[in-house]
Amino acid sequence: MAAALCSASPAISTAASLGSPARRVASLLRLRLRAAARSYSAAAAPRATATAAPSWRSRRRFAASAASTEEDCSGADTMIPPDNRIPATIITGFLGSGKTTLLNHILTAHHGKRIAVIENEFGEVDIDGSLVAAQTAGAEDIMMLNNGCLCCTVRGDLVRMIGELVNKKKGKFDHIVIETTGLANPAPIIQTFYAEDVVFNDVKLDGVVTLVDAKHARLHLDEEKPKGIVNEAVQQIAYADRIIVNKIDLVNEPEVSSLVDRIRGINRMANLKQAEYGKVDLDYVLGIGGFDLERFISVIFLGYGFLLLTSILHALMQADMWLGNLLLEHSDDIYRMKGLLSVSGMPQRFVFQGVHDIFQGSPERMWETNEPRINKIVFIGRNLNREELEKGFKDCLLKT
Ligand SMILES: Nc1nc2c(ncn2[C@@H]2O[C@H](COP(=O)(O)OP(=O)(O)OP(=O)(O)O)[C@@H](O)[C@H]2O)c(=O)[nH]1
Repeated sequence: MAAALCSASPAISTAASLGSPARRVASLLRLRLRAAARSYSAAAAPRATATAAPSWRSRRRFAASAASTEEDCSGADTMIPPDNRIPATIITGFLGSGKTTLLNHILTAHHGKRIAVIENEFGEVDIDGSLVAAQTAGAEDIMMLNNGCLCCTVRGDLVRMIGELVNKKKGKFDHIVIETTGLANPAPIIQTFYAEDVVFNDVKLDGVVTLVDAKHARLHLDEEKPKGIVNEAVQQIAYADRIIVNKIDLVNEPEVSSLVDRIRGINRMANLKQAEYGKVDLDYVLGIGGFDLERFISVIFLGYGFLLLTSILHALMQADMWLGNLLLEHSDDIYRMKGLLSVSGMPQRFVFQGVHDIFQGSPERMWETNEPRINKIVFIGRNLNREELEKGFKDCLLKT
């Protein structure tokens, strides 16, 4: 790890040498290399600025704001601190797909976890909140986000609420569950976990669970939206780590399997289960652990990007550049990105994930002695160019 951390230093000094313009643009893309006793924070230019400043873009995409010294690289304290942050699960899914039903299942089951709930209700009346509150004594706390979809203004409320939970109730709950409104594109709420320090420092996104209504989903997935408007039902599936095709009691087997095919065309990397009334094992939805990349190994996406390459990356700066460029140019189209990297000089696996322009990564566990050192990156999005992605990534590999 020491060498890998050193590799971040040139990026930092290059950014510093660019002076204030480079620093000013540091806002959208955030790279965090969590390591012992320090963290690096890097950022790339917002899209508009970048487009207007090609000369800057061609020189440097990342500006890193944390200091690093040779001493940092001495390897004196190279253990990664345990990640004690509170896990959070996002439950999403279209209107009526069974989110509250699943939430009640979670809250009333015997798992020994103390759960704080954040409900996002569209409109004035917090119907879901009362449904949950009425049915359960299991929730440690129920908080309501009543202002509509989880974007812009409500995201600020969410940050405040999580901050309050952490400040006032830390130690009194073990897990946070957030139920989004059925009309929400979950991207802004997912981004909150990486973009907001108040949240990132104490809470980690454990996973996104998407409920799909076996009877009505097709209707919503097929819905044509005006240009520039996202189809929320598609997005909710695209962002999922776990998918629950719910209400299978209302349809026949061929209908379920054709829906599953449809879902697989949108997101092939999420685990999928069928259920009635959201009844799934709780370890399917809680304690997902985010970076479960082993399961991607046999994935090939049609129309979506997928990479599996066996080699070692140059120390990370080159990959920083590539990912920075990629997100500057394609962040609208990259819904989700997850990766496991084998970096030259770094004895740990480096894992990362991204949601549009937000990117977060850190060294994880050590590579095992006989473990093949592979690189895997999965992209979920639209209009992704496999050849371009593969070439960009291959250029970051050590030439042996
Ligand atoms: N038949 C059947 N009904 C279900 C199932 N799961 C949930 N329901 C019912 O479907 C209705 C909607 O379920 P909710 O859990 O409120 O769905 P939701 O996604 O929270 O709904 P919104 O908050 O409106 O987005 C309720 O009447 C549930 O009892 C199921 O598997 N089968």
